[in-house]
Amino acid sequence: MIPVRIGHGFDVHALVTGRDCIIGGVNIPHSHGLDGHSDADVLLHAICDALLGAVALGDIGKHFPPTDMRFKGIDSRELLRHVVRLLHDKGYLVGNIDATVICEAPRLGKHTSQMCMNIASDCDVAIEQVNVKATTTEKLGFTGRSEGIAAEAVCTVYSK
Ligand SMILES: Nc1ccn([C@@H]2O[C@H](COP(=O)(O)O)[C@@H](O)[C@H]2O)c(=O)n1
Ligand SMILES: C[C@@]1(CO)OP(=O)(O)OP(=O)(O)OC[C@H]1O
Repeated sequence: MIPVRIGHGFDVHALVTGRDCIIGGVNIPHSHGLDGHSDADVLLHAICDALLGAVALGDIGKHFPPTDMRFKGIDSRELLRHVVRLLHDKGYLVGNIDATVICEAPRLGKHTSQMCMNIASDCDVAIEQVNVKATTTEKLGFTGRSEGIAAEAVCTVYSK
C-alpha cells in the first residue's frame, strides 16, 4: 500500500437568484446562491473530488450521479462524510486539506474558520489539518463577473 497519497479537486457552480449560497457548510447571506442538483456547495465538492482522487476512487459524479433523485437538494456535508467513509474503508486517513474558493463576492474572510471546523469534523481530523482560503480573480473571467464560484482543493491521505 502506498503510505502517502495526494489528491486534487476542482468545481464550479453558477450563481443564480433564489438559491442559498452554501460554501463549506456555511449558509452565507448573499444576493445570489449556487445552482446545482445538490445544495451546490462548491467547496465541499472540490474537497470530495480531492479525497476520491487521492485513493483512485473516481469522482463525485460517479458516486452521487446528478440524475439520481436521492441527491436532489442534499446537504453536501453528507456527501463529504460518505466519501471519508469510503477512504477509511480503503485503509486511509485524511492527512491535510488545503482549499481555495474563487469569487468576487460574497467576501468569505469571516466565514472561513467555521468552514474549517465543518470540514475537520466531517473528515474526522483536527482543525489544524484544514485550511480554507479565498481569492478574487481581479474582476476577470466568469468568477470576476460573478457568474459563478469556483473552488480548488488539494489533500494528502495516509495509510492507517
Ligand atoms: N471572496 C473573497 C475574496 C477574497 N477575500 C480576501 O481578500 C484577500 C485579497 O483577495 P485578492 O483576490 O485580491 O487576492 C484574500 O487573500 C482573502 O483574504 C475574501 O475574503 N473573500
Ligand atoms: C454533487 C452532485 C450530486 O448529484 O450534484 P451537483 O450539485 O450538481 O454538483 P456537481 O459538483 O456538479 O457534482 C455532481 C453531483 O455528484
